[in-house]
Amino acid sequence: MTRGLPTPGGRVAFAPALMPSARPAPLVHKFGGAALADADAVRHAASIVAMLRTDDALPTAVVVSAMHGVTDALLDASHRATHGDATGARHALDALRRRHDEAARRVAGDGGGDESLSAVIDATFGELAGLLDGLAALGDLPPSVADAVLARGERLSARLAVAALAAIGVPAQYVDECDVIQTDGRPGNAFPDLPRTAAAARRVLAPLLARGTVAVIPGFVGAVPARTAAHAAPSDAPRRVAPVVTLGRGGSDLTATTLARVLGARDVFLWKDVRGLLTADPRVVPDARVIPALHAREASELAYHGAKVLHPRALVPLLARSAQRDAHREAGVPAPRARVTVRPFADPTAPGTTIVLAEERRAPGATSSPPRHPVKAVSALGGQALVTVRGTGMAGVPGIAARAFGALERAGISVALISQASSEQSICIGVPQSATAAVEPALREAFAAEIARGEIEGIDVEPDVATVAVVGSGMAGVPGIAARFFGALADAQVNVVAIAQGSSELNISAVVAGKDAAAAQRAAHAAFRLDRVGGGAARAPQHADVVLLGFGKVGRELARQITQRQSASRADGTQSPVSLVGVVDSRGWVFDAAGLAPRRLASLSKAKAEGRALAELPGGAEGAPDAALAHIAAHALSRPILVDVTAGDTSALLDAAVHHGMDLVLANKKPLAEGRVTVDAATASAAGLVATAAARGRRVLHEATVGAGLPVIDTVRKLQESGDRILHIQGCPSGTLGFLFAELGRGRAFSDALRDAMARGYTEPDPREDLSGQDVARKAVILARLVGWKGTLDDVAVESLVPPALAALPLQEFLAQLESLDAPWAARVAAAAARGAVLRYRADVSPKEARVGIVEVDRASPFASLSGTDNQFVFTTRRYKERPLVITGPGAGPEVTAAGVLNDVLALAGAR
Ligand SMILES: NC(=O)C1=CN([C@@H]2O[C@H](COP(=O)(O)OP(=O)(O)OC[C@H]3O[C@@H](n4cnc5c(N)ncnc54)[C@H](OP(=O)(O)O)[C@@H]3O)[C@@H](O)[C@H]2O)C=CC1
Ligand SMILES: N[C@@H](CC=O)C(=O)O
Repeated sequence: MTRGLPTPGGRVAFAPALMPSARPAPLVHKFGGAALADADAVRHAASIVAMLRTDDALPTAVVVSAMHGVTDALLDASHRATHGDATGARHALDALRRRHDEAARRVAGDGGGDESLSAVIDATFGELAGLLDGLAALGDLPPSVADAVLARGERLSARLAVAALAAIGVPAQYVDECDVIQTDGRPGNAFPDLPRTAAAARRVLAPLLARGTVAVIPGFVGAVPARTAAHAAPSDAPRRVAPVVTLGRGGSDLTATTLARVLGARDVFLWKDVRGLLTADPRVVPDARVIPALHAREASELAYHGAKVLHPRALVPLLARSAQRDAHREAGVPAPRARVTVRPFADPTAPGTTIVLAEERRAPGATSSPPRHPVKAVSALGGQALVTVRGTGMAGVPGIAARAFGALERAGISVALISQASSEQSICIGVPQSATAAVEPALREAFAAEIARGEIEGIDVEPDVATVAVVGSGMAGVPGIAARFFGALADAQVNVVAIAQGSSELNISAVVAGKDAAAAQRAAHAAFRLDRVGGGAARAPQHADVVLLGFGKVGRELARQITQRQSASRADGTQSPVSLVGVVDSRGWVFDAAGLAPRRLASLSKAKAEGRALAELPGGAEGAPDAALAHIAAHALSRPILVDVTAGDTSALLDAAVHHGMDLVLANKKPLAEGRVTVDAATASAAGLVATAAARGRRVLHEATVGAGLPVIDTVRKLQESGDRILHIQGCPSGTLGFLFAELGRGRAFSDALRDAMARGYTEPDPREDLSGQDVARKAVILARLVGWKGTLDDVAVESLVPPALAALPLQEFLAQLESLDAPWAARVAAAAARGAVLRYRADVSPKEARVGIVEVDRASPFASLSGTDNQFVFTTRRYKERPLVITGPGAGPEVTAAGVLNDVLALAGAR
């Protein structure tokens, strides 16, 4: 997976104050919690460090976050302890302990457990238990104590990282963060003090790095200045509170950039669970692309503005302010020169996003052509409220804005956006929605006198708004950017409530109703052609990552066909458009973000066909499908597609997949035909899966749900897109029932023919789904809705071939009684033959009806000539009225069904 890994560029002299000048520039890695999910992930992180340490002398520092979810779990345990839930707190701690023990056992590898690691884990959980006891006694969670608790998460994962590096022969040493990162001491939101950190790094890190030892440092945490430390813990705080502070959530990024600055590093790699910084949130804008390179100020804007990939203050240590330069130089802090690369942990060969320090802004009045992408990204900050203070008496009065912001500061409300009309008769302030209740009273109190005098006429709060911003340093001095942005919003019917643009011209923000935020982002993304960022093609892999929900007959055949498609691409020297990364069954999953190799897939298919569960197979994980989906979605996937080849009601899973940003392909009819009513009774507008997906910019294709591999839905769409109107579709859409009736007509026994259909994979997992007419009814509902019918499955009368007495039996008992159906069906077929007819199971759909049932058709009719699993669909349309359009062909069986599914997958893979 790590073959061909790009190497760090800088081979320049290390900062003279720290290392002899012959040494290469140091490298800093930071692994986030999402990247450190378990022992495998920690080992993978270690292998990345080893791979990029192209020579043993390359000075390398590694910063780690706590393992995935550990910070939240520690916080939860602290709250429980504080609120008197000692048992809950202990259980939470026990679970964390087990997780770390297990990870420690596994990272140590074949050599068995590492005793010193076990001792550290023991001691840490002992300290944590003591801290929680203290919190329980205190009944309060002072920020300084919260910091002390949370710090343990990073420390533990740093110890694991050291063990993982040691296990692969990389010399590594744990370095306590307090020995290096010196801060201003603000609990919960501290900022590193660069001069003191540089001095500490010279003392503690330089000798280590000079020896070729990788220094592993817990992120997110730093030391309290000696002066503050004396006051850090309240006198009644629990014992053993270490004087540490945290740098704010996601603060490990800040630890990494701080170290990069003080070490004079050339490269900082932030290994994340995303492909890089994207042009938009891919869950909202399917066309989002990885931005190959952007300036640190642009990246900072994005970080502040809702793109949660970077800690908002992460780039501050690298952005030298001229006022600080001399002081820093005197204090031995090297000039900033590191470039930051955000790379996907799951795919270390991907280039990710490089954040550079060199300005690429145009000089004012420049006449050269404007940059190709003056705007690099669109971002949105939801969950906001817009507060407007308005009044004609505000004009020309100094201090109104200052008092408004002072009031908000006193109420602890952070302001996200400010806009003031030049008439000075209103000030709009964007605040978090959660602050809505506090904001109005705070402002009313501040302006009580002006309100009483009528100078301020109103304080209005508009809840549920979002700030959508376009960001890019290239827009400075380029006319027409705002026009393009607001024109796009207007075209998308999005009303703009307020506007803000700083004079830096790095960001134009528009406040819109929360419900319009997604449409606004898509419109702006399209207007600035951000799908072409990276030179017309995404720098991220162009392929789509496919996950199969269901690994039965159709799923396994689909896996085979995908593998075949990949070999064809390899043979003609092109990149395969799809990669199969995960397979899920009812009890577990197998997943590899880098793609499941053909040989591995073949062996999984073989074992699965022999009745084994995926969870039991090599690399398999046990868990319910929703856990599988959550696990898979937490990885940095490329344009993920979930393929539903199960036979159950998977509506909730598919909803979750859409929320995780996945497109969907279905062979499973149930989520479309039942599960939920797909037409909103009140508005008669489409609701349900397809509409939910569309609202999030996701696509749902499901050709196989009607004619397996036949182009039935495709034909419906093409007729409709070309302006034709479908009046009526008559069809025999069941492969199983077609096969059965054709075989009965040739004198074969019912039981024998049905068993044959099952063996050939034509039937549903329970063949009574076919025999009952339900499967045909679902197809009819799906098809009828496409032509405008508004009914539900309950409106379709079905005629069943299964006698009521056999309908509810367990499957095996039903199959054991199949022979009882032979004689009645032989008689019914013979009676029809006597009338010159044959039996067929037919569906009739139109905008007004959906009907299915057994019919006798004349032996001379085209339906009578169907054989095998042949389906037939006869379209009567405005254009094809005298001579209807007919589609005929095999309509069941894993091979044709998988082919229909693969076509949909390829259409989605090629469509974005
Ligand atoms: N066969 C055909 O000709 C056609 C089939 N279809 C549709 O294709 C679908 C698959 O059919 P087929 O392959 O024959 O069915 P199978 O019974 O062979 O396979 C179903 C698979 O889905 C898994 N599964 C069931 N529920 C879930 C769940 N909630 N989450 C994850 N996996 C789950 C099963 O797991 P486990 O192995 O653990 O039981 C199994 O691997 C059906 O919906 C069918 O209607 C559509 C057109 C034609
Ligand atoms: N069981 C179904 C398979 C395709 O949907 C059929 O027989 O048609």
